[in-house]
Amino acid sequence: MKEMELELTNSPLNGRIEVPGDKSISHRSVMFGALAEGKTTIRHFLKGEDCLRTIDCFRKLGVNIEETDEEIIVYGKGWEGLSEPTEILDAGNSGTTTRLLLGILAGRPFHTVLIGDESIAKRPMDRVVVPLTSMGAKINGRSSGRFTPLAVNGSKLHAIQYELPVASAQVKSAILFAALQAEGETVITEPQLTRDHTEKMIKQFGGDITRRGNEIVVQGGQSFTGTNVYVPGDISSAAFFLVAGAMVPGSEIVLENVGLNPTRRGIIDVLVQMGADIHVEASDAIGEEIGTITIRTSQLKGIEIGGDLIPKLIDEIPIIALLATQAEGKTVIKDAEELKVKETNRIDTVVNELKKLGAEIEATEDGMIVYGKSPLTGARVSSHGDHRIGMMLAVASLVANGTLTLENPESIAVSYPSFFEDMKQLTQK
Ligand SMILES: O=C(O)C1=C[C@@H](OP(=O)(O)O)[C@@H](O)[C@H](O)C1
Ligand SMILES: C=C(OP(=O)(O)O)C(=O)O
Repeated sequence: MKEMELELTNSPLNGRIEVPGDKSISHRSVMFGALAEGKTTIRHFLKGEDCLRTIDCFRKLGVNIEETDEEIIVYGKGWEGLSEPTEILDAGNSGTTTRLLLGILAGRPFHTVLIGDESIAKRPMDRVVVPLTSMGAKINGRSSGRFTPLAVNGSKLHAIQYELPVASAQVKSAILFAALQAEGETVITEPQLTRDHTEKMIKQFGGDITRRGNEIVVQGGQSFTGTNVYVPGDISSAAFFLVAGAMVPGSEIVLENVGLNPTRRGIIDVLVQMGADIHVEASDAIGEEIGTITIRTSQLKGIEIGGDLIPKLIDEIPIIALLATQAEGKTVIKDAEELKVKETNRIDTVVNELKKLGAEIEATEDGMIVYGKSPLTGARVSSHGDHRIGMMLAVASLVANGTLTLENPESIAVSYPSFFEDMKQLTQK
C-alpha cells in the first residue's frame, strides 16, 4: 500500500481498547531471555517489525525462540549460548536493536556484521561505539564507526566510569550490556533520567544494579535466570489515542493495561497541564507499573515543554505537536535536539507535514513553536517512512476538514501493526 485516503473529520472516539505491548520492554525481554539460563516466557509481546527484527537477530545468534499467538518463548543458554552467526544481522528500522546489540556483541568472542535500513544508516552509532571502544570493544564501521554497516570483533571488556553526553536510554543500555560482561565495576552518570527498563529487567532476571542519584552502578560478570515477563501496553502507542480523545469533540475512551513507568509518562503530565480531562488508575503490578487511562474531550491550552520532561516523552513529541495545533495559545517545545536523529529528523518532518495541513508551526534549533488553535484541512502528506509521523498524520485526519491522503502508511507496522484496526474500532458509531 503506497498511500491511503482518510476521511474521518470530526469522528468522535468512544470505547475501550488495550494497546499492543511496549516496544522498549519487548526488545529487552528477548535480549535478557536470550542471555539468561533457562526458559523465558513473554506475554503481550509487541509483534511490530522492530521487535521481530530483534527476535530474528537472536535466532541468527543461535538462540531458540518459539512464537505462538499468545506468547514468545526464549530458550536461553547464558552468555555462552550465543554463537557466531553465518549471516549478517539486519536490525531493519530499529535503533534500539542496533545499539543494544552492539553492547551485547562487544563482549562475545566472535565476529558479527550489523546492518539496518536506509534510515538506520543515517543514525549516529558513534554515541555507542565510542564508550564501548573505551571498554576494550573492537568495532569498525563506515565513517570510522559512526554509521552502519558495523563489524564487531568481540573481545574482553573492562569496566568504565562514563558520563553520558546525551540523555539516551539506548546508549545507557548498550553500556550496561557491555558492563555486565566486563571485569570490574562500571559507573554511568545520566544528565537526565531516561527510561529505566534495562535496569528493571536486570533485577527481574536475577541480576544486581544500583542507582545513586544520577549514577548507575553495575558489577561485571553477572549471569541471569529465565523468568516470565508480562509486557505492559505501550504508552507511546496509547499517546496517539490519548491525544485523539482529548481533542476530537464528543470523545470518551478507556485505554487498559498501559505501562505507567515514571520515566515514560511525560505525555500524561503534558495532557494534565494543557487542561485535558484525564483520569489515571494504577493497578497492582510486579515490576513495571501499569494502569487504566480514561480521557474525554476538553478545552486545551498551550504550554511550554522542555528540560527533564523531554526524555520522558521524546517519542510523543510528533503527536504533542498536533495536539498543540488544537490548543488555545502558544506551545513551545524546547531542549529536544535529539528529535533530529530519530527515524527521520522529527523537527523538520513534523513541521513540514503539519504546515501542509494548515498548522501555524515553526521549527527552532531545539524543538518547535505551535500557535493554536488553528483549523486543519486535508492534504497530501507523508510518513517519510517514520511510524510515529504516520500515526500522527492519521490522527490529524480526525480533526482536518476534507480528505487526508497519507503516503507510506505501512511504516506504522514498525511499532503498532493494528493501529488502523484500533482507530476503526474507536471511531465506529
Ligand atoms: O531505549 C529505548 O528503548 C528507546 C530509547 C529512546 O531513544 P534514545 O535512547 O536514542 O533517546 C527512544 O526514542 C526509542 O524509541 C526507544
Ligand atoms: C526512535 C524510535 O525507535 P528506535 O530508536 O528504536 O528506532 C521510536 O520508536 O520512536
